Amino acid sequence: MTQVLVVNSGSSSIKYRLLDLPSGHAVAKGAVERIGESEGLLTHRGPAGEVERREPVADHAAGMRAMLAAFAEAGPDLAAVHLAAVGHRVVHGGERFTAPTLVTDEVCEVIASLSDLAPLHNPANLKGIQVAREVFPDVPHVAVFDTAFHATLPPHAHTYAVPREWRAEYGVRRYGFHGTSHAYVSRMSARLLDCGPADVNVIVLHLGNGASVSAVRGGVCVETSMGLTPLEGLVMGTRSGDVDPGVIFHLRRAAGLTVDDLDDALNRRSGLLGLSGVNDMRELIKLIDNGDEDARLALDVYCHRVRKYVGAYMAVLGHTDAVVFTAGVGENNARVREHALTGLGDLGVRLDHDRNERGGPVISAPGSPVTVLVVPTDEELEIATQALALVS
Ligand SMILES: Nc1ncnc2c1ncn2[C@@H]1O[C@H](COP(=O)(O)OP(=O)(O)O)[C@@H](O)[C@H]1O
Ligand SMILES: CC(=O)OP(=O)(O)O
Ligand SMILES: [Mg+2]
Repeated sequence: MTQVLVVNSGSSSIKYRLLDLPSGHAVAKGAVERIGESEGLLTHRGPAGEVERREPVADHAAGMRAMLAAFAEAGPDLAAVHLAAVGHRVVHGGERFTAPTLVTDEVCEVIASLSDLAPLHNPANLKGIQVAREVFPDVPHVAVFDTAFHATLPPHAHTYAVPREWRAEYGVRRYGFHGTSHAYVSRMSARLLDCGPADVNVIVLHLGNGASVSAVRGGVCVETSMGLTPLEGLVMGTRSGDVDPGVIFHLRRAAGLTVDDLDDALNRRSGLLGLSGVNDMRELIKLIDNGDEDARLALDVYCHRVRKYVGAYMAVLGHTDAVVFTAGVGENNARVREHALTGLGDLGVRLDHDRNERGGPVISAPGSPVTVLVVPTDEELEIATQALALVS
């Protein structure tokens, strides 16, 4: 029996899972959320039961200790488990990392050097790695990068039309993120279509807290909506997605905002939150149902952006077999799916209302030239699989 621990250390949470491979069975799983807030929340499910604890979790190191305490309480005893690897989600791998990588001190230094490009993510990822390496010094640690699946973007898709020295000296190019999810979901979609990955072209809509879309031709990613950082593209929970960079110059000059103010505003106070006051899609829907006009506009902007990208990526692919929804919003919110794909009938994308309400996997109408799917993502399983493949 081979077991892999996966740590997905995010900006304010640590999600983790202990997996049996190749079955994919979760022996234990849990999350430490609201790290750094006045009350943190730990939930854990193991063979000896469930743990739920509400107490402050000061930082990610404390979060990792809370995770270990939960294993001690509800099992399994990690000291008695033979871990084949610990797999870590790392968001930005830059140009250096395009495949799963064995973690060393030098690898950690490069991940740290990329923090400016993923300030919400890389520092947290690194903290998870540091603590886990201390606790499991004899187990191989593997970093699995969000950017890796997008390393195949052709130059015309990853190049920004900006001065040569920015590109040559500062690594200014498009990278793309959520690659682990796009890789897993595109592969699962091919399976649902009864094809091999090489035989289908799919558009994957990862709509979670962060959100991105990718165009995958024959298993190879050829376009994606996030860029140098996870800020470009779709409207997200707290991130603006695409805006004219002129907005930044205007606010710099007219309102005197600093670069840090602008970074904070576009990453943490924009998106659904900036439009409606809430960043969680469930809360947004409640506001809309209570007649809140700002919330309705927020949903319209969100869905309009998704629709624009679907149309654009159909043009990029030339032929599209499936449009696939995944992640928290994509998997659970029928209203967003329907709203986003409305009006695409002439492009061959025809949703079936009842199938969509039931949740899939197939939610397009019979005979729709493009199949529409709902496919749950599983970043932890994909990270575990890739980590194990590297070490064995
Ligand atoms: N049942 C649901 N109905 C509607 N939205 C949901 C549901 N479950 C989760 N979501 C939405 O999914 C989003 C979080 O997605 P998730 O993929 O978990 O994000 P992340 O991994 O980035 O934290 C939130 O906006 C949340 O409201
Ligand atoms: C890269 C990214 O946006 O990740 P998340 O959705 O977890 O914030
Ligand atoms: Mg996510």
